Amino acid sequence: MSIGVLVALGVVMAISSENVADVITPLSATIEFIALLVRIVQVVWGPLIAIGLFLALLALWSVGRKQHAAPAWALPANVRTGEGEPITPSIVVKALSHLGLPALRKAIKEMGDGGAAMLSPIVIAGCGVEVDVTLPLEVSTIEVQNRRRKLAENLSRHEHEVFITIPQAARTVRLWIADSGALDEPIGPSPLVTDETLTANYKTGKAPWGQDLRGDAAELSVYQRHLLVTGLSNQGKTAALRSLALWLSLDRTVQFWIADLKGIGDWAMFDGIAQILIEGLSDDHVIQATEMVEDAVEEMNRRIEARRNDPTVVFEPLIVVVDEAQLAFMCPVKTTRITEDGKVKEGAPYGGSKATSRYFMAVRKLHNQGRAVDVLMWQGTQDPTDQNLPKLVREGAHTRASLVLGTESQARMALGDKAVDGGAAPHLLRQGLDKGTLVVASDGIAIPTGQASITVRTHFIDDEPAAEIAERAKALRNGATTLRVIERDAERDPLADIAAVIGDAARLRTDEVLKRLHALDTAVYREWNNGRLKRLLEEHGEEPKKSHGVMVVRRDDVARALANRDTDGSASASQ
Ligand SMILES: Nc1ncnc2c1ncn2[C@@H]1O[C@H](COP(=O)(O)OP(=O)(O)OP(=O)(O)O)[C@@H](O)[C@H]1O
Repeated sequence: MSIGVLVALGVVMAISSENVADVITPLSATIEFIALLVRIVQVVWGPLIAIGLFLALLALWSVGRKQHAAPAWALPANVRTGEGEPITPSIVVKALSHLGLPALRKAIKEMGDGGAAMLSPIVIAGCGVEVDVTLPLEVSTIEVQNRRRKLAENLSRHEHEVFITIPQAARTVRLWIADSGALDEPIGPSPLVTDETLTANYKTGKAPWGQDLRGDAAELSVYQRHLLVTGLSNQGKTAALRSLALWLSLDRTVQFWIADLKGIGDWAMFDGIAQILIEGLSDDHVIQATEMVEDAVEEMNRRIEARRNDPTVVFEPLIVVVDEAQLAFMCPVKTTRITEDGKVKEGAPYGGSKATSRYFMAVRKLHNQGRAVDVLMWQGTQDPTDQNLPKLVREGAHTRASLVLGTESQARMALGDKAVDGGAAPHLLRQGLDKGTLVVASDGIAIPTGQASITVRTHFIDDEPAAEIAERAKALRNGATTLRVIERDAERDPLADIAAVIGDAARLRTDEVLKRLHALDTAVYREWNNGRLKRLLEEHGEEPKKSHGVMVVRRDDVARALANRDTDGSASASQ
């Protein structure tokens, strides 16, 4: 059409100028004009592209400057979601007002200073910051605590990086906010590993267990405190318990009786430190562990009696460790005895939580009275329930520590209601990622005023360094003979030995009998006590008697027992 129009225009021009050549004049002028445009574009194109790019970059820079953010793809992985922003008062107030608590939001809005008065100064605390928030009247601390995840998200943190505790001041929550990713960095090795000269003191010392979240050393006093460490499987329970025992083994006065009911060698390095080391998960091992705890009860009673006679007497601390104690509580085996007419009768169960349950009752007795005479129960147990960790037992421990757990109700079992109500939340730790991180409720560790618990990231001491520490302990102790329960008494005849130590005396006090037995063969009689002595005599139809208010063993009784045994030809079951 255009060409048609141009040619028609040319015809008109040709007629008017009477020159035929003018027919194509408009057409050729148009072609020349287009050629000129193409030439102009050809010349300008290069510089135009360069300037365009520059302008585009300038525009992006201006957008970034205004929004304080780069496009997500341009950020390093750990800050891509806006994580890791420094915590400022305005960020905290904004996070609080967007918690989904209308009352809080309204109160903040009405505050003259935009909510800043609610906050204490933000202080650096280890690998994070800490700030106290005084809540307005309308809001309770528990409401804020229940919104931990939302608060963490509002602060651009993961849930596990924000801790909400309740300090002493009324209506106040204390926020500890980790530097982004800082909690995933490992903490350094234990001083037990790095300082070969380190020793321990049961009474005045503190075990270097790990670090609190502020990065300060977390040290635990174990003096006269029963201990319970619990958590899900494979999260570092044995390691946490063992590192305390390793430290304490560097106090040569401390005795250890250890039952490791997993039995894969986690406690093997205590061979030569512990007087008793039971390793294995069969019912037989549980039975031995139960008897060990019962013996500890006898030892405790002996000490209480001795203390009664002489209030100034001091005892060597005895730490009774049962790792994987849930196996003892869950053991279905019952004591059996053979009646006179040869029938097998079932007696008290080893496991369970009834008044007849042997392990349970023995632990309770230690919990009730062991502290003052330094017979202490340390238990490690897994995945607590009411069945595998009865209420009375968990509440008998003075120091309660928990690794990650599945639910809040388990957290309450592990640490008690008071600690959980005060913000202890082992159920919010991350399984696998927070191995070795314990929430601890104890008066043996420095806990910030007003808080009921503290989170401790423990130093991990692997098997090899643990063995080295144990070697140091052995050197300090000049080697102790460890009795594996199975081998106990293998070579001796205790009844004959008792007769021998009584000698010509008509009667001898039981503690004197024990002392002489001990002198006779320390390795065998080291952990004999009144209970053990009594059981032996009872097996032969005799018993210690009371004479002038003290328990004695009578020469005639032992002689009769020996005579009966020899005429029956029935060796004692305990031999
Ligand atoms: N403090 C720690 N820091 C880092 N990793 C740890 C720590 N403690 C333990 N671990 C890791 O967790 C693993 C399991 O530890 P441990 O055997 O103590 O767990 P557990 O809870 O006793 O397991 P179980 O289920 O057998 O009772 C260790 O091999 C180690 O790799």
